[in-house]
Amino acid sequence: MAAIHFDSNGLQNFVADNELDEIKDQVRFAHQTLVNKTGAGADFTDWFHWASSQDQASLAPIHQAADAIRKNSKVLVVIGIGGSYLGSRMAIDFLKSPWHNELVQGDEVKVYFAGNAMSPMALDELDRVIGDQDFSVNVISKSGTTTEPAVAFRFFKQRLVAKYGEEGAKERIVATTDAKKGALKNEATAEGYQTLVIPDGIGGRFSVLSAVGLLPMAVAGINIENVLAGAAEAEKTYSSDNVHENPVLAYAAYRRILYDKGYTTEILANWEPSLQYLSEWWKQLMGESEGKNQKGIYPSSANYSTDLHSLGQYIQEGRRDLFETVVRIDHSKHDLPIPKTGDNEDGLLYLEGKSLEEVNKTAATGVVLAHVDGGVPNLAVHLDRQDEAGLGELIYFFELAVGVSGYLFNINPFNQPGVEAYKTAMFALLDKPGYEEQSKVYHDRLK
Ligand SMILES: O=P(O)(O)OC[C@H]1O[C@H](O)[C@H](O)[C@@H](O)[C@@H]1O
Repeated sequence: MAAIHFDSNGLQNFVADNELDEIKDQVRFAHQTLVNKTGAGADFTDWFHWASSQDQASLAPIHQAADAIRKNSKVLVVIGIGGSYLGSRMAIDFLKSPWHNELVQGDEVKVYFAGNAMSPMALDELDRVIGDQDFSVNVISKSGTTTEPAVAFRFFKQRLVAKYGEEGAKERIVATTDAKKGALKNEATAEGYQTLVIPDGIGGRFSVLSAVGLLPMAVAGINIENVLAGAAEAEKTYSSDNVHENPVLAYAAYRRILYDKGYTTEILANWEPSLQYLSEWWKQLMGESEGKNQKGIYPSSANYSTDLHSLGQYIQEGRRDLFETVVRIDHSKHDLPIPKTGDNEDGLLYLEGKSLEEVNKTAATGVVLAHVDGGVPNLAVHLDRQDEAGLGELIYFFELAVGVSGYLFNINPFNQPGVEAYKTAMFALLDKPGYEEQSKVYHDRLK
């Protein structure tokens, strides 16, 4: 049964009843383009049937690697950037806790993330956090050539060798990368690191349900079969090509309708701190997929209540080009009664007898009304429970939505040519071999 309920009631003041119908044929065509693999980037749509095609045998290497890490380590350092870390970070926050590393008990393994920044301070701090705990490294890079994780890997390799010796270090490294190419693959082969494969037909930002996301999840104690089952079920649930029957298509359609009316920024909002990285993952998925040819919805995020006290003013009264998609958890994992004191010194007597979940949900409902009144169209993705299958479904929901949405924008949703521009400038300024011509141009510009 679907764990997601999509709610578009918050569009009443903004979208007329007939508008969904008017766009339905375009959406059907975009969906068929994706399903039939006839569109741009079709070689990178294997995520579509990925979860439903996994079985015990395909997951065995992931479990073996996870078991070995759990046996010999207290800490796993996941080195990766973009799609090579956001998915597992999202999953650990969502399914365990943002405080997972503080809450581990017994044999549970802490998971830290590195290689997503070039800050020496951050690296040094993580080094100190690990201290003398036994640790392993999962270095993840689809291309195998990304600078940020490669630099971090050098540091952690050195640390592993210092602690465990050359051979011992090798036993504590798992490289998740391309099956054949890239510097990381070559190094793994030369050094004899254990490798897990990132499938050819799945791009980085769609790779959370491959070994990229599944190994760190398994190490953190997440039931990866259940996550995959949720996504596999979603493939069936969201298979219709009719906007009136398929909520994913309705979501893609409404986003496009809103964009055409000038609502060009989408805020993915949540009411649970454990969903913050869902938004971070979603921002890469949406931004890299849609932001092309001077088109696309700008993906932004807000964490409530926190951001009501920082971004809230802008959302309520700033430039009217925003719409909001709120991810709401219908049944919280934990609830707490508001403590009873029987007095009203703090002005909270009226909350006694209520639970914190009730208050959180009521606040969420109130904020929708206020934002709609302020001119912010509102969509809601309700998730019944914050569990493994629910996360799998949510992942599939957004991946499918952006695939369809990309074709609605008539762009290739599966490439990311724009990301190269910063790399060219950085490599040129760092005098990387092969960039000699650009080096001169970029150095001259700084004179
Ligand atoms: O996994 P890697 O090849 O190291 O790539 C990590 C990230 O690099 C770039 O930013 C790409 O645009 C992303 O799509 C990718 O997720």
